Amino acid sequence: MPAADTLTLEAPAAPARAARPMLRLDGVSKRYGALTVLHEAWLKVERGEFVTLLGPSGCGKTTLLNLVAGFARADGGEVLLDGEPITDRPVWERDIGMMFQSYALFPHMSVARNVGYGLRCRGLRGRAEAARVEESLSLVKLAHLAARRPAQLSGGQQQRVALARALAPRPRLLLLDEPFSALDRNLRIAMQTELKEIQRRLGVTTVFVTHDQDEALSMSDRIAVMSEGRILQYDTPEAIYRRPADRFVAGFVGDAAVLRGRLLRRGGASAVVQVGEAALPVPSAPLDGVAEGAAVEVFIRPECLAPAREGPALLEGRIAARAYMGDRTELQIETPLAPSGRILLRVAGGGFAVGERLAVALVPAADGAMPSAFPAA
Ligand SMILES: Nc1ncnc2c1ncn2[C@@H]1O[C@H](COP(=O)(O)OP(=O)(O)OP(=O)(O)O)[C@@H](O)[C@H]1O
Repeated sequence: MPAADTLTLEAPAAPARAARPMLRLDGVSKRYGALTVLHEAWLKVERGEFVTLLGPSGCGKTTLLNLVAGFARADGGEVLLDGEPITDRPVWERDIGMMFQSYALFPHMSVARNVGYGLRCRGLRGRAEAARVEESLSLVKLAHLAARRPAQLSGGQQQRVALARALAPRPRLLLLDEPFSALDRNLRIAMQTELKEIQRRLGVTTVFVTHDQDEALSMSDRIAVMSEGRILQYDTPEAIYRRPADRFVAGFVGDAAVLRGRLLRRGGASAVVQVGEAALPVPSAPLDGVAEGAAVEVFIRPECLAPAREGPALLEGRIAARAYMGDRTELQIETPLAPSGRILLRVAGGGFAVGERLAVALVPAADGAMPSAFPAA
């Protein structure tokens, strides 16, 4: 067993899925004046899970995080940490670590003092504090910079210090609000990998906020997609991408060709929609309540479309634009079937020229997932 004042670097062996989630939001809402910015949010985050709140600017992600952290008061509902209601507890009694987009390090303190700050607030001092600071800095590979001031560090190093500071008190929950958005792309990807490794090693339950879908898809166990103060879908990255429950989710997460269609028939879990001359199976749930014959919009992921070599084409159109991306070329194909007048087609390698006509076929997804259809906007 590690001593009480050292960090437990490995996740507990075979962490049994406890019946009680580490974080639970039961119908939590928030208003600012007449404006409701969070509508009855329900969410369960299991022990050790990495959950991301994903949505566009202003959808309420930070508000939700602040309600969990205690920086804002809910107008309704209950926040429970490890089964205990904490809705009315002050920030310092919540046992939650937080990391922000702006590193929020104290400029006049050394790196070590910054990391030790939360420990001193909890009464850990002297050798115990020093040992925990060193372990936390080792975790983010910065033990050799303990004596520096934040201004003497790069942006990525400052973010690592902020992470070490949030983790040093061994919080029950780690909250991260767009922590990497100020970093350049390469550093952001390196930090994402590092954070995931640390999170997995420690087994710390984490709620991460981002508006970057790639970040959400690559890092999360589950994603809550938010829009206008509501959680629209809460599911695994694969399910969010492959089986979006909502038109907004389908359009916000991942690229898609959007085509006009018509609901032909519904039967059980799947329905059939007509797109041009083709009849396509789609999941029926998002079309609940839509009448047969009604207009729908069909979302097809780029990996499910290819130039038609032989057999029936889904559509045919002129190449309106071409962008060579190295490993692939992105083509914009003009078609009256698309509400925008165009669809995106990705092809491997180069080739193809603007002005050529191209027939496009539907290719089955490797995992058998169907295109998605929603009532027309
Ligand atoms: N203190 C406040 N007073 C009034 N309105 C607020 C306050 N804080 C947030 N809002 C409003 O609440 C809504 C949600 O804001 P929030 O910061 O939670 O969004 P967000 O999804 O985190 O956005 P971003 O990605 O831009 O940070 C916005 O319309 C915002 O203007």
